[in-house]
Amino acid sequence: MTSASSTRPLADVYASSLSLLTDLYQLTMAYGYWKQGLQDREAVFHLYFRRPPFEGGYAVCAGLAYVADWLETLHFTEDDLAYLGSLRGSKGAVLFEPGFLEYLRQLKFTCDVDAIAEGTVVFANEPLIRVKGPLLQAQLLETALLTLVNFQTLIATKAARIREAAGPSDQILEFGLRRAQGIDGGLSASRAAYLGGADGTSNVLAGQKFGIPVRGTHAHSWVMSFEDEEAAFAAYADAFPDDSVFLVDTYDTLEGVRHAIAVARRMREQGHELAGIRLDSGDLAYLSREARALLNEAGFPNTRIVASNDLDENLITSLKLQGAQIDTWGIGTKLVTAYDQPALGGVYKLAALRKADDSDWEFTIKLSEQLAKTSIPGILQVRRFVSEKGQPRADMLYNTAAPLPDKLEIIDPQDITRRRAVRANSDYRELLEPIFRAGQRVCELPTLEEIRQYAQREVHSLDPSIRRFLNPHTYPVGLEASLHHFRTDLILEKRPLRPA
Ligand SMILES: Nc1ncnc2c1ncn2[C@@H]1O[C@H](COP(=O)(O)OP(=O)(O)OP(=O)(O)O)[C@@H](O)[C@H]1O
Ligand SMILES: O=P(O)(O)OC[C@H]1O[C@H](OP(=O)(O)OP(=O)(O)O)[C@H](O)[C@@H]1O
Ligand SMILES: O=C(O)c1cccnc1
Repeated sequence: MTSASSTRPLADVYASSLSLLTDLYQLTMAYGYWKQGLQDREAVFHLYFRRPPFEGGYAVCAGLAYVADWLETLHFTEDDLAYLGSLRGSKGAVLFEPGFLEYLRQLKFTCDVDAIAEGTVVFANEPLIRVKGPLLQAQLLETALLTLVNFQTLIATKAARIREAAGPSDQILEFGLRRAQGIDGGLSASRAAYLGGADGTSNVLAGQKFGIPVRGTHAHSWVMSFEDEEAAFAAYADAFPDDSVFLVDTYDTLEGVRHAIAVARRMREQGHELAGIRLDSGDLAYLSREARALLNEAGFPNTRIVASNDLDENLITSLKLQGAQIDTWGIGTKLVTAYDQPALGGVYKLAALRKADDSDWEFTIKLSEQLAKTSIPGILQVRRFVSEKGQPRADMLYNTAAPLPDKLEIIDPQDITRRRAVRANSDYRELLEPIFRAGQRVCELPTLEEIRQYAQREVHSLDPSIRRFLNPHTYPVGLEASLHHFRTDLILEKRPLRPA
C-alpha cells in the first residue's frame, strides 16, 4: 500500500485489531446492557464539538477515513477476548463472564452511520457523525470515534488557518514529526495538515502511507560536519544538484546567503539552479528581505526563501505585514501539536432511544448548568443553506424523525432572540451523508488529494469575516424552530422545579 487513495489508513499502519482502542467503561456498559437484555434497543448518538478551535470561526472536518476503516474492521480477535477475559475488578472478581465474551466474539457491526465529508467546514453543535443502531454497538464506538475525529479535525483546522495566513501561492511544509505527540500524533497530524492545506511533509512514513509529497532541506549538523559552510553547501549540491535548499544560519545568516550564492553560481555553470535557502533564526522579516536582495542582485530571483522557527498563523501574518520575503513556510511544533489549543472538545451524546415496546422514538437529553453543554435531542440532519454562488449562509439542525414545517425558521440555541427565517426556495445541501447501512459500507470515500482540494474550496467559500483570526464573526447555526421548542419542553420536563 503506497498511495493516497488508501481507504484503510488504520489497518495499513497498525496491521492488527484496534477494537480495544476504547475506554474500559464502554465495555463495562456493553456488558451491563447485555446482562439487562438491552443490547439491541435501537439508539442514536451524535458526535459534535461545542466551540470551534483556536477561538476561530470554523473547523475543517477530518478523520472520517480512519473512522470508516475502524468500523469496517471492528471485531474482537481471540487475543482481544483473552485479554478481556483476564480482567479483574478491584476485589479480584472476573469483569466479563464467558457468555459475554462469546457475544463479543460473534458481534457483527450492524449500525447505520451518517457523516459529514472530510474537508467540509463545520461549526459548533453540528453532528459530524450520526450513529443509529443497537445500543450496545453504538455506545461501544464513542471513544474511538472521538479520538479519531477530534485530533484530525483540530490539526486540519490549524493547517487551514496557516494556509489563510500564508495565502494561496506560498508553499507550506509540515516539519512536525520530531515534536509530535508520539507516533500517531505525528502520522495522523501529517495527514490532517496536508488535508487542511499544507503542501508537503518531512514525515517519510506519512509520505509512504498517504502519498503526501515529502520535502526537506538539511540540518545545521550538515554544515557543522564540513570544514566550512561553503564546502558543506557544495557537497549538498553535489548530492542533489536540482533539489538543494541550503540552511544559511549556522554561523552568520547573511554570510551564509553569500556562501549559498557562491555555490549557486558554480551550480549554474554545471546547468543546475539552486532551489532555495532556509532561514531558521533571527529576525526573519529583516533577514529575508536582505537575503532576497542579495539573491536578486546576484541573478537568482527564482531561488526560494524558506523560513522556519516556531512559526504559526499569527507569526506568518505578522511577518507578511513586515514585508518579509518568504515564499515557503516550514512549520512543525505549533502545527502538529495545535500548540495554542491542544485538544478539540468533541463529544458523543445519546439523542434518541427506541421506546421499550419498540413502537416509537423517545428523545433523550443531557442537561447542564451551562446551556451550551445541554445536548440536542432528535435524529439530526444538518441542512446548509447556500447563496446562488454557493456561499454558505446558515446551517439548520433538524430532527429527521419529525415533519418539517413549510415555513422554516432557525433559532440560535445560545440566544433565542437570534432567529432567521429561511427564504422559500433557498438552495441547500444536507451535510450528513450515508457511510454505513446495517453495518455495510455504502459509499466510496474520496482520496486524500480530493479531500484536500475540496477543503480549500470549502474554506474559501466562507466569508472573510468568518475566516479572520481576531474576533471572527459567528456563522449562523440554529435549531429548526420546532426542534428548538421540543428541546425547550424536554429541558423543562427533565429539570425539576426547585423551591425558591
Ligand atoms: N520579524 C519578526 N517578527 C516577529 N517574530 C519574529 C520575527 N523574526 C523571528 N521571529 C520569531 O521570534 C521567535 C524567536 O526567534 P529567535 O531566532 O530570536 O530565537 P530562537 O528561536 O531562540 O533562535 P534559535 O533558533 O537560534 O535558538 C521565533 O518564534 C521566531 O519565529
Ligand atoms: O520550529 P518548528 O516549527 O517546530 O519547525 C521545525 C524545527 O525543527 C528544526 O530544528 P530544531 O528545532 O530541531 O532545532 P533548532 O531549534 O536548533 O533549529 C528546524 O530547524 C525547525 O526550526
Ligand atoms: O527538512 C527540513 O528542513 C526540516 C525537517 C524537519 C524539521 N525541521 C526542518
